[in-house]
Amino acid sequence: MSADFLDDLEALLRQRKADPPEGSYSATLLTDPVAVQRKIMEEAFEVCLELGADDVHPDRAAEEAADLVFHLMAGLVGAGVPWESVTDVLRNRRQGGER
Ligand SMILES: N=c1c2ncn([C@@H]3O[C@H](COP(=O)(O)OP(=O)(O)OP(=O)(O)O)[C@@H](O)[C@H]3O)c2ncn1[C@@H]1O[C@H](COP(=O)(O)O)[C@@H](O)[C@H]1O
Repeated sequence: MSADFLDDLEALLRQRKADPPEGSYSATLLTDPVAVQRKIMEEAFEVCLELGADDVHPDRAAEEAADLVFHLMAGLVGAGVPWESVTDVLRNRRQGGER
């Protein structure tokens, strides 16, 4: 279910890239590589802040992680890198017993 949801989100982002609606935040990310790179770094930093807290709040950590995954996916879609190629790498590492 989780993977299906990410597939759907990727399909929506691809649609936004092909036909950007006015006022779409994702469309701006998809057409501005520097902006999306900055957001990925910002969101990664925010995840780290949450994970480094003395008392990690699971809901807040999940919110920040979701922001990071969303912006990472937008960066990948913008660059034409399929999400499946990321999951393939992870799958191959597991099957190959690299880690
Ligand atoms: N999953 C998301 C998603 N996650 C986060 N964001 C946006 O990312 C933006 C930046 O997040 P920040 O945490 O930096 O928040 P901020 O409001 O900029 O606040 P600051 O911390 O920067 O001051 C916010 O405006 C969020 O709304 C998202 N925007 C869109 N999506 C998905 O993308 C779809 C298409 O979006 P649009 O094309 O924009 O309609 C949506 O239906 C959603 O499914």
